[in-house]
Amino acid sequence: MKPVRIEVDGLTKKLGGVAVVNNVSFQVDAGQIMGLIGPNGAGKTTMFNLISGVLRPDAGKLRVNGRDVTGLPPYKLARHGIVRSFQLSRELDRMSVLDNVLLAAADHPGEHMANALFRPFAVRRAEAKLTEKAREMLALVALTPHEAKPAGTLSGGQKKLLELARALMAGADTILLDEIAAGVAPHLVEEIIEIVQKLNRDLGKTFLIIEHNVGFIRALTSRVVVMAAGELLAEGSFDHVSRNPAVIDSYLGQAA
Ligand SMILES: Nc1ncnc2c1ncn2[C@@H]1O[C@H](COP(=O)(O)OP(=O)(O)OP(=O)(O)O)[C@@H](O)[C@H]1O
Repeated sequence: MKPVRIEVDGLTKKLGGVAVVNNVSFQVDAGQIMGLIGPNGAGKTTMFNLISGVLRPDAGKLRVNGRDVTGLPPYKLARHGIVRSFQLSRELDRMSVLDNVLLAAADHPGEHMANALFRPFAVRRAEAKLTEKAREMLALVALTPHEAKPAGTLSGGQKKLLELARALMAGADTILLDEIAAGVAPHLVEEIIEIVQKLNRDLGKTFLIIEHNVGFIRALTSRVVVMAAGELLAEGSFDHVSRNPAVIDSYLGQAA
């Protein structure tokens, strides 16, 4: 049995007086690629916000590698290896692809003024190491040829790959991907699938993926959790849950 990476235990979150996540429990095993699916408004994004520390739950526990991390903010959860990939902000569009990855480093020595003033050589050495690491991350997502370009000039799909490189640079063991295939050209969706599979297979990265693209979920995930109206509706392989009448009614029926 693989160790449990993330344990969602009875998480509940009320927004505007309504329980948009209501007593939901599931586990993500280490090394798994798991999908989180369901109709619009099911509570998937809210669940991601709870797991990544953007929101604090009203009830329930979140455990990572068996440790209670309920209520910790995102930067502390990142130290436990949980990183949510974020859309690149507009302000970073003019910075190079490489600098965008560098900025995601969990600990950037150049930011410590005392270090920069009194230990410039140590800082430079540390920065050279970080740059080397950032280049490794770019190679993992096949963006090496684009490292000097302003991030804003990348295609939609390439920006998603850059988000992935930034999550890796931040020290992610487990990456939460929110609709990474949305609006991406089909050939790049294929490439994203291959890269996620490679990161999982070769580096043991764990993934939790929200995605409306059924083909993407079917190709990538070994298990899915289905949410509807804030509750957990079903859990299992995609093929298994896609035969569940309640899932067909609330979700897959919509797409058909
Ligand atoms: N800040 C908020 N205040 C009040 N209600 C909110 C807030 N944020 C989200 N909601 C509501 O919570 C419910 C769940 O929203 P959420 O975004 O988590 O769903 P989702 O499954 O991610 O949907 P989608 O697939 O459309 O992104 C929705 O009904 C939404 O309107």
